[in-house]
Amino acid sequence: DQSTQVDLAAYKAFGEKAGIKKIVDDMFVVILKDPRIKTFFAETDNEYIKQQLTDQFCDQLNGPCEYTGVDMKSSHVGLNIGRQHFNALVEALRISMDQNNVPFRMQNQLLVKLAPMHKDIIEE
Ligand code: HEM
Repeated sequence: DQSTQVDLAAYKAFGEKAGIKKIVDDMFVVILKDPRIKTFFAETDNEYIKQQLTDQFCDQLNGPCEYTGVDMKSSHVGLNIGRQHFNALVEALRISMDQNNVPFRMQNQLLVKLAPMHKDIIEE
């Protein structure tokens, strides 16, 4: 029954778990060069954050992963993240997905799942 099958097209287009990990790594290279947001990640455990993001993205793309990190509200409360910061991070993700040849349509499958999180992440 096709209706009960999970759509793994996007997960595969990202290169499965290893591809997602690389996309998150490359996204962080862009983030750490972006003067709008790099200071947020100056004193954080970025290896841990990257690991959590990899699991989270894999989970959202229906991959065989389970996100076990902190919920988005608790992990960002008090950081004073504004819309401009959120947009900058999404831009970094887009750049990384482009660099890793994820087709635009597949990029959007992840971005539609991230977009609603702004309610829990943006405080200003
Ligand atoms: C859709 C957008 C975002 C997603 C999916 C996301 C996801 C995550 C995840 C999974 C964690 C780790 C949670 C844990 O501790 O288990 C985290 C932590 C963090 N995020 Fe985000 N995030 C987003 C946007 C942002 C933005 C825009 C900023 C700032 C520019 C930001 C700054 C941080 C910081 C500084 C931490 C570490 C907090 C700490 O060390 O306690 N995040 N994020």
